Amino acid sequence: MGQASSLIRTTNLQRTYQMGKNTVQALAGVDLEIERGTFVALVGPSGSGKSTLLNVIGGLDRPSSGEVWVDDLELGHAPDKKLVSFRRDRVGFIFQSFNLLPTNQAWENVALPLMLAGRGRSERRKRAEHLLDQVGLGDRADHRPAELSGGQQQRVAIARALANDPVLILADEPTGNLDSRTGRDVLLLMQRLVREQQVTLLMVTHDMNAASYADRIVHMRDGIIEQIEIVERTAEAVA
Ligand SMILES: Nc1ncnc2c1ncn2[C@@H]1O[C@H](COP(=O)(O)OP(=O)(O)OP(=O)(O)O)[C@@H](O)[C@H]1O
Repeated sequence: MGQASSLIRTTNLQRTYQMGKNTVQALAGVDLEIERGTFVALVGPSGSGKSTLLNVIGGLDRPSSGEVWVDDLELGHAPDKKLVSFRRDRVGFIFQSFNLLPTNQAWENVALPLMLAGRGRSERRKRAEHLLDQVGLGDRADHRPAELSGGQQQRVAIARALANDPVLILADEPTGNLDSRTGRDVLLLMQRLVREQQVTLLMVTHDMNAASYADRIVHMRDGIIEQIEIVERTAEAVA
């Protein structure tokens, strides 16, 4: 595949942390290429560098050396202002603990990125309702997070992550706080959104069953990529 089709490209990506006299090498030379419109799971033992890689790709942390390209932007050397607008305009984030604002209604939570982008209230409400519809919560727009189940809250968070029409969604253990059935529904929803909207989704997980919903499973160990598994799916499983 040529460069145009890959959304993410890292070359010899390194991230070291200085802990007193010790240097921790969280990323020890990661070469990764991810095509647009793919669902990628990042797995590996605790401390293998998964969150660090997610943070660097999301523009939340900078590499110590090497390059990280997302779309047409090299994040390692981009000015801070560019990183801020990159995160706001091009990336959606999904967290293990949902991170919804408790006093805001579902639609207001979904519309938050639109508010930060300066959109008017009626446009925000309309788009938020459309997104809630897409995640199966069209009838819950006025509910507050405490009035929703865990799975519903995570679906609100997914709708929020989609609000600015991002090229990339980063999810850190998105099913970690859900029971297995609810987690499965959330994974199927993410799978469908990737397929329908050609968004690229990068998900960190400890759970190999959750990882099996992805198109690619990237295995990390000691700060490097050990293996990339291509998940074969039968036609029925996709339908
Ligand atoms: N801010 C930091 N300061 C110092 N060391 C750090 C920092 N962040 C991460 N590390 C170290 O970098 C290594 C990789 O951490 P990282 O959080 O990326 O691993 P992980 O694979 O996401 O682990 P887990 O599955 O437990 O969340 C670990 O050894 C960790 O202790």
